[in-house]
Amino acid sequence: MYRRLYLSVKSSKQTNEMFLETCNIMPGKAEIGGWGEGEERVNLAEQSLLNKLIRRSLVRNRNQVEVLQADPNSPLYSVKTFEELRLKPELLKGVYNMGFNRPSRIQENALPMMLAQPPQNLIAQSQSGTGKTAAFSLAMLSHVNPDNKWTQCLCIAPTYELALQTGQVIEQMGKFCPDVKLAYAIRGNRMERGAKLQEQIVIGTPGTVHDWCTKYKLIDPKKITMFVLDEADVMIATQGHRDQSIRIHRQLPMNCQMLFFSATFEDSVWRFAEQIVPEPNIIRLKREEETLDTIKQFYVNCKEKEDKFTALCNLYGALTIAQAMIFCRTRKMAAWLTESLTKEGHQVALLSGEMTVEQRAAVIERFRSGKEKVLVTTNVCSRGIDVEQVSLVVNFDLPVDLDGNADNETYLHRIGRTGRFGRRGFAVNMVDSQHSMDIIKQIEMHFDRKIIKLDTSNLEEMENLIS
Ligand SMILES: Nc1ncnc2c1ncn2[C@@H]1O[C@H](COP(=O)(O)OP(=O)(O)OP(=O)(O)O)[C@@H](O)[C@H]1O
Repeated sequence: MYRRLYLSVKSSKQTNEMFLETCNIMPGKAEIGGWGEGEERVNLAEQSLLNKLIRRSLVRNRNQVEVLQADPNSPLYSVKTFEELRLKPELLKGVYNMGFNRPSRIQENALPMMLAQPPQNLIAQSQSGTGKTAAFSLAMLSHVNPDNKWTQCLCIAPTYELALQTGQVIEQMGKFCPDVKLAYAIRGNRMERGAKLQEQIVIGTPGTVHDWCTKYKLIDPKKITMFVLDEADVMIATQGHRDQSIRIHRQLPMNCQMLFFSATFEDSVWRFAEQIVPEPNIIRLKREEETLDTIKQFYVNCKEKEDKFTALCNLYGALTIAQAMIFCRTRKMAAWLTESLTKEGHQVALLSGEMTVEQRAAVIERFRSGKEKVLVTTNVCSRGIDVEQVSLVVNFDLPVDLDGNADNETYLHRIGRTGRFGRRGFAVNMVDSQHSMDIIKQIEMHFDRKIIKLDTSNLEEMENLIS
């Protein structure tokens, strides 16, 4: 498939910062969880990109899809095969060529709706990795008329790099559709004023897409018949993007099909969706709940960081640990722990916020392939990583929210890294003050699960408790 200009994903730290600045995503905006000085912050756009870079397959989800139809009397279609969608053969070939055998759970309902005639509007929410991007890429490729040499589908994404990632999916899926062309409306892709684009699909960030429609007049917004807004939750967390998206949306014709996607659905996302999508069909797939059922939870009393380190070494002496993830609050602590463990002869990988997203993805890949047995990390990677072999999760520092209370959600996400796929896992929490003991109590109450005291200096007791 042809594209207008290829801009590779740059990986230097400098470029990353420049990119954040240009997109108005300042580190510290769009973040999850609570922190004090020197603590790591999660940036939603970075997190999303990281998830895309490390993901290998669909995220498992056995929940039922909830569908709310704009017209409850119209029949509700769902498909179990891609054949049922009656796609163009070259597009079907592209789908199979990507290794997709059957539609994912959300795709089963979303695809017939997106491909329906007359066009239907859609708001779809499901967690990252459930097949949304693949679904709307397919819808766009199916929608365009390759004989018409003007832009028919507009897709906006929150950042330069996320737009590139989605563009790559469109290109891969449309590999056997040589007449369908894609252009990237992203920073740095300079175009001549007034020269109308011939590409049927344009993907880009809101600012540049807006410029291409209004200032440069490369796209005639009145000729757009499908508008896709991806990662709405990340979009509204990025300064200015919400307003730019609405400005683009205002120029589109009334009968343009609107498709709106988000991984989460808090009130602000919902209000945004209402502004963009009239008469929507709504599809939601609830996240499959993580569970603490297969995980034994402990706490260890420690005074200083050195005690925590000793406790950790004792644990290693007593347990056969395939792989472990250790969570620290600050970069400094993570760096100290990494150094100390390395001196003890452990193979340790460090994941922290000063790394670019690409560097983080590379560290996670190495850990996944077993090159390192211990991953020390700050909050930046507490979500989204599935490593089957992780049998121990250590909270070197307990997760707290902005008010200093237990951050139960983060706790669950961290601990949920272990005990996966029916395997047994262990979680060990380091308690270094009355305050952290209170947090343990709050977590116990919240999940209604006992967290057992562990004396790591008593090998026999430890073996009995853990076995
Ligand atoms: N029907 C399918 N069968 C097999 N794999 C699929 C299918 N649909 C998508 N995938 C793969 O699953 C992974 C997640 O899909 P996709 O990126 O479309 O999900 P998403 O919900 O858009 O997540 P994100 O917003 O993080 O990108 C990708 O690796 C994609 O190639």
